[in-house]
Parts: sequence; C-alpha cells; structure tokens
Amino acid sequence: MKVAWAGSRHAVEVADRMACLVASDPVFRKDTRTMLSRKELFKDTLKKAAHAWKRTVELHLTEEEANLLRLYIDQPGYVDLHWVMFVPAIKGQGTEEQQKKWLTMAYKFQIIGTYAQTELGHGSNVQGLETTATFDPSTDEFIMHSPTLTSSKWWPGGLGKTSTHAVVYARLITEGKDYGIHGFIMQLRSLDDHSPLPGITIGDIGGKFGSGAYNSMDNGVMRLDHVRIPRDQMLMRLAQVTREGKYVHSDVPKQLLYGTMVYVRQTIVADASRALSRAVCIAVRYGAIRKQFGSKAGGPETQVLNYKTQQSRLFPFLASAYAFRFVGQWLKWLYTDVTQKLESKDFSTLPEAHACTAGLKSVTTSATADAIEECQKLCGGHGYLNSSGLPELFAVNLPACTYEGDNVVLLLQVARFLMKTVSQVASGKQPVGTTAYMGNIQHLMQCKSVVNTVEDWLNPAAIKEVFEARALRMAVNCAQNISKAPSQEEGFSELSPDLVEAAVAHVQLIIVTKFIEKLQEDILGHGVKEQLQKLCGIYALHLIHNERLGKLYAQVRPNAVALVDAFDYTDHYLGSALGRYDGDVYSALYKEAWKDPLNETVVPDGYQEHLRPLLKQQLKLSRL
Ligand SMILES: CCCCCCCCCC/C=C\C/C=C/C(=O)SCCNC(=O)CCNC(=O)[C@H](O)C(C)(C)COP(=O)(O)OP(=O)(O)OC[C@H]1O[C@@H](n2cnc3c(N)ncnc32)[C@H](O)[C@@H]1OP(=O)(O)O
Ligand SMILES: Cc1cc2nc3c(=O)[nH]c(=O)nc-3n(C[C@H](O)[C@H](O)[C@H](O)COP(=O)(O)OP(=O)(O)OC[C@H]3O[C@@H](n4cnc5c(N)ncnc54)[C@H](O)[C@@H]3O)c2cc1C
Repeated sequence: MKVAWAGSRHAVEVADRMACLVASDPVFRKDTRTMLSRKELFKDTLKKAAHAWKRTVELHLTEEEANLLRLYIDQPGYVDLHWVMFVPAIKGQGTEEQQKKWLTMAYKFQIIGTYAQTELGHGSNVQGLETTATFDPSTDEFIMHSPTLTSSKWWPGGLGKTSTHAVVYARLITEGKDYGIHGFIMQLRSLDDHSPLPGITIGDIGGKFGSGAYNSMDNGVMRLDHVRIPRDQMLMRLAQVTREGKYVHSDVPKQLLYGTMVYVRQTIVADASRALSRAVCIAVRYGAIRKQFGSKAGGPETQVLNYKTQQSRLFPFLASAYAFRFVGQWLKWLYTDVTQKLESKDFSTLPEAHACTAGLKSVTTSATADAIEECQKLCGGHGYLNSSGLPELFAVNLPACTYEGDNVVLLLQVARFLMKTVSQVASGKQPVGTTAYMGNIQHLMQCKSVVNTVEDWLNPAAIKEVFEARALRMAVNCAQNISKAPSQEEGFSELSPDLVEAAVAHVQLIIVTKFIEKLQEDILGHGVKEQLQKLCGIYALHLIHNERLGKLYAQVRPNAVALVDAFDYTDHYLGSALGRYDGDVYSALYKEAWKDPLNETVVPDGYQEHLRPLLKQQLKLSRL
C-alpha cells in the first residue's frame, strides 16, 4: 500500500530517506514551535531554511530530494515562494535570456524571490490591480508606482522581511495607453545590508490565525514610489515593449500570464491530500488507542474507532485522502502534458487544464480544511491541544481555500468552462478530455441508476454512470435556466450558487474517475487492490448518500490502522502526541504538557501583582 500511495518503490525510498534526515537533525525540531513568540518563530524559520540549504549543498541533493527535505521540515517560509512561485514565474514568462540571467542567481540562492500580485484592494480580480509600470523611453526604464493605498502589494509570502527580489504584477502603460497586467522583476532590498531600495516601503502584514502555523511566514506589504527599473526587467516571453516604447504581443494566448497560478494550483492538490492524510492518520491511530465505555456486563472498554458513528465520520476522510492523492498524481501528469503541448504552440488543452487545476484545487482544499476540523472533534478533548498536531495543521491548511484563488471564485471559472462545453455539445461538437462524458447526453439525461446494494457500488461502470449523469444534469439544468435570463451575464450571476454546485459535481466526477482508473492499473501486494476498491466505493457513495455504507466501513475497520501507516509518516513529520506510531499516547501527552512556558515556574508570573492581592483582599473581607 505504501507503494500505491507514493506512486513507486523509488518514491517510497527517497521519501523515507529525506523524512529520516529531517527527523534525526536537531535543528529541524518543531515540538515547541507553537510556544514561540512571532519573532522567535520567524528567526527559527530563517535558521531552518539556511540549514536546509547547507545540507542540500553538502549532500548534493537532487531537486526531488531537496523538495522532499523542504516538505518534511514542515514550516512555511520564504523558500516556498522562492521555489514554488518566483522561479516558475520566470521560467514561464521570461525569455531565454531573462531565464539565464535570473534563474542562475535564484538557483544558487544569491537572490531570494517572491510573487507579488495581490494588493490591499484586489486579489481575486487580477485585472483590477492598480500598481502601474509606466515606460519612460527617455531612459529606457519602467517607473513602478503604487498610486493609491489600495494598490499597496499585500500578502506576498517572504515579502515582509526576507525577499531581495520579486516578480511584481502591474499595469503596463506605454505611449499613454494601458495594456493591462504584466509581470516585472524587481530588486527590493540591497544585497549588501538588506535595507529596502530607495522608493520602496516594505513590512510584514501582521500575525495570522493560530499559534505557530502560518505565522512562520513573513507575508508582506509594499508601497512603490516611482521606482525605476530597466526595460529588460519586464518579463517578455508573452509580450514586449521595444526600445521606442511600442507594445508588441506574441502570438500566444494572454492567459499564459496566469500560468504560474495554474502550476501552483496543481501542486496544492498534492498538498491537500498530504494534509488530509496527516489528520486522518492522527485520528485513526488515536481512535485505536482511546477507549471509552465497556459492555454492561463489565467487559473491556471499547476502542473509540469501533463505534459506528466514529467510522461513519472518519472513514470517508480516509477514502478521500487516497482519492485526492491519486487525482493529484493524475493532475501532475496533465500539467506536464499541457506544458509540453504549449511548448510546441498547441494551446488547445489550456482551458481544460485551467478548469481542472482550479476545480481540483478548490474541492480538495475545502474538503481538507473541513476534515481536519472534524478530526479534531473525532479526537475529543485531546484533539484540541496543540500537542495533538491538529490545531496547527488546520491553521496552516485553512488559507489554501483562499490563496491561489478563492475556492468559490475558482469554481465559478469551472462553471464557465462547463457552460461553454454544454453549448458546444448543443451545436454538435464532440467534447474531449474530462468533459467527454457530456457527448453521451441523450443517454445520461434519461438513464436510471442500477445501483441498489453496497456491492453495486464496487462496480466501476455503475459508479461512473451515476456521477456522469449527476454532473451532466446539473450543468444542463444551469445552462437552460441561464438561457431564460435577460442576459447571459445576469443569468450567470443569478444562478451562481447552482453553478458552484454543478462545478463541484463535475470535479467530484473527475476524482471518482481517476480513482477507478487507478484500480485498473497493475497494483502489487496481497489485498491492496481490494482495500482500494472499498475505499473507492466509500469515497463515491458518501458523496451521494450515506445509507448502506456501514457494511463497507466494517470491511475497512480491520485494516484502518494499516491504511494510515501506508502514508509512511515519521513521528517528527506528523508532529502529534495522539498519532504516534507506537501508540504511547498518554505518556507523550503528559510529557508535552510540561514543555509549556507556563510550567517553567510552579507559581506563575503575575501572582505577586494580581493574584495575591486579590486573594488577600477577599480573605480580609470575609473576616470582617
Ligand atoms: C515541496 C515543498 C512543498 C511546499 C508546499 C508549498 C506550497 C506553496 C503554496 C504557496 C502558498 C501560498 C502562496 C500564495 C500565492 C498566491 O495566492 S498568488 C495570488 C493568486 N491569485 C489568484 O489566484 C487570483 C485569482 N484570480 C484569477 O485567477 C483570475 O483573475 C480569474 C480567473 C478569477 C478571473 O480572470 P479574468 O482575466 O479577470 O477574467 P475572466 O474573464 O474570468 O477570464 C478570461 C479568460 O481567461 C481564462 N482564464 C482565467 N484564468 C486562467 C488561467 N489561469 N489559465 C488559463 N485560462 C484562464 C478564463 O477561463 C476566461 O476564458 P474564456 O475562454 O474567455 O471564458
Ligand atoms: C496565507 C496567504 C498567503 C498568500 N500569499 C500570497 C502571495 O504569496 N502572493 C500573492 O500575490 N498573494 C498571496 N495571497 C493572496 C491571495 O491570493 C488572495 O487573498 C486570494 O486570491 C483571494 O483574493 P481576495 O483576498 O481578494 O478575496 P476576495 O476576492 O476579496 O474574496 C472575498 C469574498 O468574496 C467572494 N467573491 C469574490 N469575487 C467573487 C465573485 N466574482 N463571485 C462570487 N464571489 C466572489 C469570495 O468567494 C470571498 O468569499 C495570499 C493569501 C493568503 C491568505
């Protein structure tokens, strides 16, 4: 099962090696992280990042190994933005010459970069950004400027205190005309003493939700006051400004400007499955240790994992973790495929890639955030302690519902793609890829489900048909209602809640389909495929209705702990007293409690000033 989860034996081996490297290095300790002040936490993040880079160089780690090392360190920081957004933005939007210049420095960490798109006034509406980049032909420079308070860059990770450079998104103005949003490479801080360059006001935007968690990241604010940069720092793969100031657009779709977001959304699906699997691992292992109540006859107490209510709340998350993992592996393939096509100037699959990445990012991160919260409840009171690992896991993953595109905004993009496809089907065009099922419209609009029993839900063809019929009917229903509205725009707006539901149904179909396709592969190991079939059935059935699932849960229960062990997480990475591999939960919880700064003294600080006078006064009063 470990191989099925990781994707290959090689993947299991590299992941194990990197996880152990992190777990055995004292610099990467994180057990007291939630007790650090913001300043201490930030400094700790700088220390870990520098140490990780040192180890990467010393051990000559490959890119794959270095990425895993970063992942297992498990502390959001400026390096994430550098590798996941700054470098890909230059790769995707820079010319070969620009890539050679900037990536050479970025790969060696001679510069640290971030991705500065969002502003105080606009995040979702990228075309509404206000920062300007005005070309000055007299000096061959762009003047970068924040004309209003709301145009202040706001949120970019690493911007606050760390980044020396950024890809800044701004409205390009040349020859008096506004050509809309484009990317520019800007140096922000001196490479000598790290002070902001003239005209740049920069700082951190303040503390965020939860202790520890995303507070390790210096999300930043930046104002630009007529800062000049050379013309060749405009990312010029998609469009150029000539020496004379003439705007020239290449013959590529302008949406490629959004390419970095497509790339990152794809990686976020993999992050979501990982976060969900961590929460499930904690809740399942703890559920096998925790006992409450026994039989009336005085028998042994029951493991809480054996309660049917616990199983019906928890096992759909276990199934979802596997489902998201497999769809994430497929999405990575889709992204590679579309990138290769783009390189040979085939842009035909771009809209589908956008819809798939946006939709899957949205559905998997929302489900993951909800599930982590529920796992906390599934662990009872102990789940609420920081030492359970769950509060921090929740706080770190909650913003994934917002960053890289608000989940509702992204689902509306999927809905727009679906409405277009329905109208193409109506005019006789055969849809392809993930919307190919819509071509089977006659049958799917009328067919009746043959699913009656739990066993039917293990029949892939039956499952697929149910999900296809559901998704298609919801999409067609929306399209018909939109066509009755006074205008397409009004109809879309009025029906947006239904459109979001239709988009979710389509995305869930993709997830179910990719799970089924995974089951058709050669899967090694005795009983592995059978367990995955049951999980696929649970994932599908819990989305439709909750009846008849008990039988499947009973079949999964004997292997539940093994199914979470297959995630192959070290105790260090899991970071949970409740989810420990050895099950020694109570001693771990007890030990963790004593690490709290409040326990440094027996009598707390503040006793002399506040507690003692109060107690004394009350005592005096009672004696009067
Ligand atoms: C290994 C270590 C692990 C570590 C893990 C680290 C994980 C790191 C994660 C980093 C964490 C946090 C960083 C966060 C960064 C950010 O948040 S960056 C900012 C992200 N911002 C957004 O996502 C904004 C969302 N808004 C948009 O994307 C667009 O503005 C929106 C799509 C909503 C609307 O676009 P418009 O251009 O205004 O308009 P529209 O008319 O709707 O679209 C026109 C047309 O273009 C198509 N389209 C839109 N987007 C794309 C795209 N990305 N690709 C392709 N096509 C796109 C759209 O469908 C329309 O097509 P049509 O044919 O005309 O219908
Ligand atoms: C932790 C974190 C890290 C981030 N890192 C970065 C970064 O590194 N770089 C960067 O540039 N940005 C970053 N961001 C910003 C992030 O990308 C934006 O916050 C995100 O795109 C959402 O935009 P917004 O904040 O403007 O939300 P808004 O668009 O203001 O959303 C507010 C509400 O309005 C709704 N809404 C908005 N538009 C519509 C619509 N058309 N139809 C229906 N409902 C709508 C939304 O669903 C939401 O409920 C980060 C954000 C966070 C939280």
